[in-house]
Amino acid sequence: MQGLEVRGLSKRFGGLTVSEDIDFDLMPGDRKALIGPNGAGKSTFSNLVTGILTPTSGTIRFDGSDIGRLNEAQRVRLGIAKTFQITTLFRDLTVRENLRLPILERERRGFGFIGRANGHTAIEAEVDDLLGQFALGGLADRKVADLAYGQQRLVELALTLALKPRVLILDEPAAGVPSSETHLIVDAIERLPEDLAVLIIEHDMDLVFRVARQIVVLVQGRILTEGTPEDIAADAQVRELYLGGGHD
Ligand SMILES: Nc1ncnc2c1ncn2[C@@H]1O[C@H](COP(=O)(O)OP(=O)(O)OP(=O)(O)O)[C@@H](O)[C@H]1O
Repeated sequence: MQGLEVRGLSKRFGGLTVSEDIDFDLMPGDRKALIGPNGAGKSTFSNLVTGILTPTSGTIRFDGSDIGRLNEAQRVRLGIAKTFQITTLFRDLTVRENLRLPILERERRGFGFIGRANGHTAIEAEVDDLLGQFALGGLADRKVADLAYGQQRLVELALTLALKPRVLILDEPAAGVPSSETHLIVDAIERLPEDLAVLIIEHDMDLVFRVARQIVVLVQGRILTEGTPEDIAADAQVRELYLGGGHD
């Protein structure tokens, strides 16, 4: 079976159960959002999937293989990536210079084009592709520090895509982005490769309802319900618990 299969996943910190018996699938092409109130366990779940945290019990399989014992770097190598955080961008380097770094890193560990006669050209072509995909072409030679916050978040996304992930976890992609710039993030998510499996953890419900095709609602570490955006918007329990009774 292709994709991510989580079964019976639980995480306890001492006496506190933060994830409880979570079953979750993420398949190629999925656009799934994980929502829930503060402290519901969304970040913990993402950290369990990426290997930052070790589960107390349960299994995580990727393409049918148990990856529960792999560390974060090993999971990235398999193609499970979480977006870079702005703090990892080199602010004094240009967008183009930043984008070269993950490509070089990826190629160093594989049998890629470094060392080939046309290696440099191949890297620049890939950087140009990423710049085009994220509408960053006009900003290629600007320092990251000089970009608007929303644009910096696009650079993060482009950097993560340079790793050629198969599963992409977007952890609050719109956090801190002014509402006048959230369309940049929405557009970028809509332009992600169709076969990528995408999990979006986000508080901005407008963004969630625009990009997600499936929504999973987490409350106190457990999945309360899941369904299409229409199902979730109409769910009385969700409206009461999380949406404050009114998302249209
Ligand atoms: N390392 C830790 N040790 C102890 N408790 C933790 C640890 N990490 C998280 N928690 C607790 O686990 C619960 C869930 O936290 P988590 O950050 O996963 O929630 P969240 O849904 O991502 O919240 P938010 O929306 O505010 O980011 C919280 O009660 C938090 O205090």
